[in-house]
Amino acid sequence: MATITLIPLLGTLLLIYSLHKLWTFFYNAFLHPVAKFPGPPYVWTDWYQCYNDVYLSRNWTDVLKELHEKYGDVVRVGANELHFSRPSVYNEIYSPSRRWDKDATLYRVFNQDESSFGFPTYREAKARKDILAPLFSHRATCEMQGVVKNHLDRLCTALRKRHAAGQSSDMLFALRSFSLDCITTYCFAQDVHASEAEEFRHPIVEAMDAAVPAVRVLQYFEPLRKVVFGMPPWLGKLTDPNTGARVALQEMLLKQVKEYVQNPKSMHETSTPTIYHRLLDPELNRETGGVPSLKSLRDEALSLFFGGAESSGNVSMLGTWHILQTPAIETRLREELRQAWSDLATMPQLEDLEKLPYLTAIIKESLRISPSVPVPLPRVVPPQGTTLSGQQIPGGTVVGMSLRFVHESEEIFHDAKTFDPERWLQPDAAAASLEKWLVAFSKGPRNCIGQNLAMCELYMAFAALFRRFEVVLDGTRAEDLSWTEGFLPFFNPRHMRAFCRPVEA
Ligand code: HEM
Repeated sequence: MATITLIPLLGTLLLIYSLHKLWTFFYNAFLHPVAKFPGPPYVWTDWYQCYNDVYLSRNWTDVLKELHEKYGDVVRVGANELHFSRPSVYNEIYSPSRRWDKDATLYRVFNQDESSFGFPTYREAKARKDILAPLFSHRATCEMQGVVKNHLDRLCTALRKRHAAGQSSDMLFALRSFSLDCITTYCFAQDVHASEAEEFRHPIVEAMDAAVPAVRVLQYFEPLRKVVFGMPPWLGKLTDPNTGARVALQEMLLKQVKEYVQNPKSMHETSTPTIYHRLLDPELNRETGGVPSLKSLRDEALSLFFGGAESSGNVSMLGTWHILQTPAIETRLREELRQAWSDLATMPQLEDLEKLPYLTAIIKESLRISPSVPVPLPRVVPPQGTTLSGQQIPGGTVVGMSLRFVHESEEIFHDAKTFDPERWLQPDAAAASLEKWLVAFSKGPRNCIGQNLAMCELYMAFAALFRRFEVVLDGTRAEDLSWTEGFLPFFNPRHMRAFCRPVEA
């Protein structure tokens, strides 16, 4: 009896679902407000990006480049999404005066939706970033530079030990270990000793690396994402060995949050300030209705952790590779460093390194040539609509632009594929006008909160590598540096390897 009534019911449901889908396709293809924009066939199914990304395993930004060549400056890349190619549009979408929301379809993948990174709305993110900002100001970074220096010394000791044992080092994991140590101490006053791990393969460094490709898949399959994030830790560990380290990391951060919430006085036992000194201060949170919830504190910890643990390492690794390709660049950098840092035992202060023009140019060029966050950062146009690239864009449209369209633009950066620090050393006006096209930290109200810390790490890492060591590649070839897109780049597992021979004086 039950089977007899169930079959027509299921049939009816299937029919309703199919009709709904057909109507959606018809609407997207012909009636949707962005249907008038050019784009590839079947883009209105909303599976076009997923097909290229997951099924064909192509970098989405490479596909975007081809689409713009074929369809022009503004291309429909999803049922409700447009991508732009004119570099000037980057500074419009991510302008300080535009307070557009982030599109949750991408950002929910990270499961940090109540954090400065994950809050979709400008209002919530601004309130949170205002509380945290003084911790990440240039001044605060200068005051905390001792933390960064200590971790750098530890990294250098590890590199020296490996060299003494006749071993080269995995430079990507070495430099990421340094970033990881910096972020855990800077934000949480905790030390995970990543750069002391065997072969720089600290479980958290490996787990984070392994997590990057997953973003590629999970962003398209919401139910799968829910299953993955809803799994009890023991099951997660069974399905993916790297989950163990991720879970341990989350537990470490959550334990600290809980301890501070239960006993706020214990916060003052740390030797350096943590994010919780501000996040749990009722006075600072008065306008937001009180201190953040436990979930929000956990999300914030994860967002700062993931934001800070990899990117600087990626940039310094790639910059080092490029410096080593051109002896004239390396020699000039070494000369500048030797002059500014004559006594090898005493590293200059950050403020002195920042005054070195060639080192600064090297860092800017490394940021330009690195993928940073390569994917377009999706924003939602407010209901009243807007004008971009000379076209009227309807309210509610998701718009975005990959920074590759700026950093690789020949109009702006002559011979853009070449690593050329010289381009940042032109007379003042020309250099200043180039500066606005350096968008590695993005722009506008949702730009990177950690950029001063990142710059501090970069100044110190480049200075130490090229003043304290002679760096010689161990068989690494250009193709070993290839990467694919998650949200962050995922590098070819061969990684860059180098011998770091300590210099005497
Ligand atoms: C060279 C190193 C770094 C690069 C290239 C970089 C790049 C970026 C970019 C492009 C964004 C915008 C993302 C978006 O719109 O979705 C961003 C946001 C963010 N970054 Fe960084 N970042 C770096 C280092 C750091 C560090 C050290 C921290 C930690 C203190 C950090 C924390 C964050 C956070 C929390 C956000 C979200 C801001 C918001 O949505 O309003 N980043 N970063």
